[in-house]
Amino acid sequence: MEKFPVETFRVEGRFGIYDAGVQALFERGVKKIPDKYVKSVHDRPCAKNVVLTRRIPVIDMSKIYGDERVKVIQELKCACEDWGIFQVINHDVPERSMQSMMEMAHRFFDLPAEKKMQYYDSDPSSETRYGISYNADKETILDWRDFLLQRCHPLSDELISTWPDMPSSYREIAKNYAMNIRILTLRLLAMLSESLGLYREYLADVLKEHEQKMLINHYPPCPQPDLTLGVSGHTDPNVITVLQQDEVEGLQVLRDGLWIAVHPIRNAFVVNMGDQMQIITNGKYQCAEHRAVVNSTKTRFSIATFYGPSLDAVICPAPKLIDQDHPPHYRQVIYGDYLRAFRAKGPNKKAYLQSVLL
Ligand SMILES: O=C(O)CCC(=O)C(=O)O
Ligand SMILES: [Fe+2]
Repeated sequence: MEKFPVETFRVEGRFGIYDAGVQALFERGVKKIPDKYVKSVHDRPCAKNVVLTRRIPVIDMSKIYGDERVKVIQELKCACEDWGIFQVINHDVPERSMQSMMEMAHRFFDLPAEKKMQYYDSDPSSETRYGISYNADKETILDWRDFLLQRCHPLSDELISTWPDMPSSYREIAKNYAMNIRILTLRLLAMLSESLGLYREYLADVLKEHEQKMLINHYPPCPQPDLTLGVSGHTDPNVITVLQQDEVEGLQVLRDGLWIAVHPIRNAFVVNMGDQMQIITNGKYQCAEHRAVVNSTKTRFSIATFYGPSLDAVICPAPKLIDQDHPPHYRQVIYGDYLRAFRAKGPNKKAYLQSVLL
């Protein structure tokens, strides 16, 4: 028996019952994780299925301006066809902005539980929320993380007023970071369009008004990391995700039945293709299934930016990529409908893309 059963650590928050979450478990020094964090044997991070020696592709974005432009676009194309995930270096997002955002992430999660609780919300459709599980009301087995989610585009003062204001500089730094990531993402979308033989604004155009969300993932040390996961295997439902990870290992991508560890590169971003990219490219670019493992000694943070269509955008395979030899593999979807169904699926969400296959 744990000294403090988790069930006793439940408090009524602004948006419902706030459950202890993993940070409280870590701070209480639990030696055995509660059953609700224990994954089924099949889902556990079995070391023999993990590859530490391979590297995902690295794209040097500074080369896009010079003689090597064609070569870089070709490298990008290969990375998307073979992996669906790569790292970018020399991306022009100021190092200062990356560091300040990471510092804000640490300072927010260092706040006392009562302060963070002001933002607690278990509804997965809420735009700004602090949570302990993607869909706490539906999931029976939870991930070993807590998180802070916020929409960042379209940006307005009204939206910013819903973001945390603790620490006091949080909103200013988050706004600046979100704008920097948006610039990088728009450059990536243009390069990706070009790599597909589409006009450069194609991907930006099909996303209509665009939607950008930032998710700060916080993974405290876990006393039994072999029994659980920080984030279970999934694909992201959006178009592309731009992820800043700290120096602690944890992210893994599935390839040919094995989990390849994505080793952090200082100041790089990890970019992965999401479900909508697979639909738009008619399966030419595969979305990458990924997960995050935890460890017993170090806290890990990652800051994911999910970039995708506005909810009313209609997503379908690009007509230019369809011909007699390449019939459409996916039906047309309204992104808002896709997201609603994806969320409703709860723990089996990774299979959702299958349901729009023709
Ligand atoms: O923390 C990570 O490295 C991955 C997080 C992730 O996949 C997500 O938030 O969708
Ligand atoms: Fe993800």
